[in-house]
Amino acid sequence: MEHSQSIIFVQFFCLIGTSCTIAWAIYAGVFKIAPNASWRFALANICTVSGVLLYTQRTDSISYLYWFIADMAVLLGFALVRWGCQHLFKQTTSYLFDLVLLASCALLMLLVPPSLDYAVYLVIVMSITAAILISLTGLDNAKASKKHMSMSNAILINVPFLIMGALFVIRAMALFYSPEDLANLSAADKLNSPMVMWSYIILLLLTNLVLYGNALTRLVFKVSRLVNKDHLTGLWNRHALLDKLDEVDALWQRNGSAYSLLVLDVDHFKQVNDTYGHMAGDAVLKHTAMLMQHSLRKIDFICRYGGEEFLIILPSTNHEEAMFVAKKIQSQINNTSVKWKHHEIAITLSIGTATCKNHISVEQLLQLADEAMYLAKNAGRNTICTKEPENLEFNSSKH
Ligand SMILES: Nc1nc2c(ncn2[C@@H]2O[C@H](COP(=O)(O)OP(=O)(O)OP(=O)(O)O)[C@@H](O)[C@H]2O)c(=O)[nH]1
Repeated sequence: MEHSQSIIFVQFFCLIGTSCTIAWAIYAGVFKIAPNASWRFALANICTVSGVLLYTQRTDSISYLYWFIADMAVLLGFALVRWGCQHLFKQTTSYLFDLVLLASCALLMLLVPPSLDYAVYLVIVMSITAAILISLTGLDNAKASKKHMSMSNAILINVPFLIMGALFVIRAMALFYSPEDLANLSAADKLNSPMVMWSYIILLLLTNLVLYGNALTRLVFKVSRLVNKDHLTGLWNRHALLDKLDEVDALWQRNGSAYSLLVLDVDHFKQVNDTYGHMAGDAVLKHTAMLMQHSLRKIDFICRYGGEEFLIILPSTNHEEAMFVAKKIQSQINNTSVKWKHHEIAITLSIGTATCKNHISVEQLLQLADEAMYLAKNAGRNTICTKEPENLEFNSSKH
């Protein structure tokens, strides 16, 4: 390749890498968007650009050292991408595994005699390490993205990582079987391989595109969570309720797996606000929400239905089981009180239950549970009532 042409390639590569570094740094520092991940992505771009610059700047006399440091810089860039993604998706970080992998790679490279005859082994070791880091990143990401989208989309968005991993494996194997292709498959022998330079540029662009895609997915997920969560208690809000109800109802229609609803209202809550202030009222709501959440299974759904009213969906739960859960929550609430300054605020709940029945819509069931809760209020509060759809009779259970 012409010298001037190679310089343009390198300049183009550095331009992309530096732009991405600046973009990630602005994300992290200015907009505070996933700062832990974004800083790592910015550093990953710096490492990769530095590595490629070192590949191209080396001179024959010190090429071995330059090459070694360049490889390690690029590999560190890949590891930083992996760590950034783990922060982005709140996964367990793999610092120890990755650092041991990088150290083993460095050790193996240092064991290779410093001569161009053996240079091919450096490229093979580097390629295998890169393939492991990139493929693991792709797999981790696909697993994490699956929570926010369909499995096929999660794999699709991370395909570039898997392709990159495969390309590094192919390069390692090709060099193993035909070491004489070293000049064409790596930037080892000055910049005489346009294919290598183009692949660097495409890989850099692809990696950053996938990372932006992942960051965006995470951002959309966070925003949708904010839309569906109640700020005070951290429970789901009414907005999230209907989707969940439809899901549980569809399951019942399909599998006959009955579900029940509980509507729970804090008794005389206005008095708490009036006596101790709104802050105390908020503390009572948080405490109640926390206690109820701890009484439920993972598959149950709890949301703040109104000011001091909560709604629980109990999938795969018949009437008797729903009464059991309601009594459990009632006794937990009755047995504790909220400490507010020097006061102990006792709480009780009025609870209404309703269990799904044929020919009853989701809205009607919600209404039944709500009416059952008002029956409990009228029955003297701190009570559990059930409203049956057919004869509108109700049973009550006073604590
Ligand atoms: N502190 C606080 N109070 C709230 C919040 N949302 C609603 N409230 C208050 O909750 C009170 C509800 O009062 P009421 O509807 O009269 O009900 P209650 O006093 O619990 O009486 P019963 O339900 O009949 O036992 C109102 O004073 C609302 O202002 C909130 O987020 N925080």
